[in-house]
Amino acid sequence: MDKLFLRDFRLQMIIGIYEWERKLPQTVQLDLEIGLANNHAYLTDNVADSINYAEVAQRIKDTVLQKEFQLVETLAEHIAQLILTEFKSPWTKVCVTKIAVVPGIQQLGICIERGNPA
Ligand SMILES: Nc1nc2c(c(=O)[nH]1)N=C([C@H](O)[C@@H](O)CO)CN2
Repeated sequence: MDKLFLRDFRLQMIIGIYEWERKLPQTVQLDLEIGLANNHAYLTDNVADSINYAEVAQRIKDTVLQKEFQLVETLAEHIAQLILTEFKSPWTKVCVTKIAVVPGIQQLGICIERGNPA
């Protein structure tokens, strides 16, 4: 399956389980892989035969500004379902990374895969 990717996509958002995290936006890094249902785009050179990754990025920006999440798990699931349902991708991998939020750990977070990889 051909896959689009968005790497090191950084957003400011409210996320976290602690009181101090509910007050200040923090940087979250997203790394996404988006499976394509067909691979016609390389033949047609038409973005309509693919998924417009700029539209995906904008949709994710809009949704994280509207919602607040506690867990990286919940944010990752929300983004995965958005990619599967709204953009008709058959499979996606979503990694959510928090930067320097726990002393001594530069990056922590989660990677999930949803949909059918075949
Ligand atoms: N499994 C998880 N554990 C923790 C999360 C999380 O999202 N999933 N979050 C936190 C805090 O918000 C952390 O980012 C700051 O200490 C702790 N554990």
